[in-house]
Amino acid sequence: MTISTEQVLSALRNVEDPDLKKDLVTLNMIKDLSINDKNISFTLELTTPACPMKDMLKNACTNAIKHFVDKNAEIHINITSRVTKPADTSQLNEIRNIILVSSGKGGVGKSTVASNLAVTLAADGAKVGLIDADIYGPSVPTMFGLLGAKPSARETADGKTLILPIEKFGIKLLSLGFFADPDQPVPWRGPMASNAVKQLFNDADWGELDYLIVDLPPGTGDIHITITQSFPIAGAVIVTTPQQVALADTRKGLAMFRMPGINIPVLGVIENMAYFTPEELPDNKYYIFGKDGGKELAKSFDVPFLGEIPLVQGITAGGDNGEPISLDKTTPTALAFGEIAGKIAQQIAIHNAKSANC
Ligand SMILES: Nc1ncnc2c1ncn2[C@@H]1O[C@H](COP(=O)(O)OP(=O)(O)OP(=O)(O)O)[C@@H](O)[C@H]1O
Repeated sequence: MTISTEQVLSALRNVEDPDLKKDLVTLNMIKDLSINDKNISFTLELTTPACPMKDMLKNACTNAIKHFVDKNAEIHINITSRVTKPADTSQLNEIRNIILVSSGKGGVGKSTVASNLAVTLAADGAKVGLIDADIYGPSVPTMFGLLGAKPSARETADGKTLILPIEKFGIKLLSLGFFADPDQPVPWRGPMASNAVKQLFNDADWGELDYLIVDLPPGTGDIHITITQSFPIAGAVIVTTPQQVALADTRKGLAMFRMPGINIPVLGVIENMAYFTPEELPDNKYYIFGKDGGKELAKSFDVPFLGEIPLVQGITAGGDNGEPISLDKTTPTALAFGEIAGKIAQQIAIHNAKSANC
């Protein structure tokens, strides 16, 4: 008996995306279905290349077809992705999702997290940009080995000048640090800083991006207000360390995104420098600054806990040498960032699906 398209699709209607709570056919994720005798092939189009459920969904599709259609079917599934975007991104049309990386307190590893997330998402195949909006200490130039680099510009057909982001490791980068002398005190003040940051979004040639990651200054201030009120934001990621003093400031930072007039989805909390593992005792974890503070904070605000990043010497060395640690996929830290990036991409897809249904 020949297998029909309708049989395969009705089998796949039994496979639900656990995040979006709908079946793959209704979500329009099944593309290019072709059937040749017992050979069935199709493309599964996910909402992000960083989808942590890739393998699970692929297996579920195979099982559904074997169970409902033909147990001897030969199934070939090709996986691609089309990153979704929030309902309103009218202003920066080619940028699908702006992700803010924020912390209540300085020095907790916000830039380290932003840089490694960018590297991880780009390695998964996403088109990624990174804006370093930290007016107090832009560290992206150091972390990407671009100290002293100056972006060039190009003129558009209608006479507008666009800054060209610098590309490194497949990521498009702009930092306030590219426009200031590293040896001079902070030149950015009040409205001048806000305008400079706005220019990094509006007057740069970003092209198409799946994710634009923004490394914010620590705390809550002018830059936060400017960015959150000027651009459509997919969500904010909060970085903290386990110490009580960091957690107290993080609560304020997180609460800011919930304020009326700002109201930005909080994608979750990351606990950085969560524990220490000596190289010679790789199975031991020492929670030297306290344990589970980030987890409890996430719980008290009812937002996802995205994961723990250990305290490791390689992070600082990588950052100082211009090579974020996640470039080497085999390190435990890169694996931790991989899991966190997957969860962030997953949260964004969930929020985007909700905003599309509103
Ligand atoms: N998990 C980690 N293990 C070891 N060192 C780390 C870790 N995370 C960050 N660091 C180091 O801590 C220092 C501060 O990190 P980073 O610049 O990322 O923090 P920040 O929150 O962005 O700081 P700022 O407030 O200055 O913007 C850097 O030297 C960085 O290499």
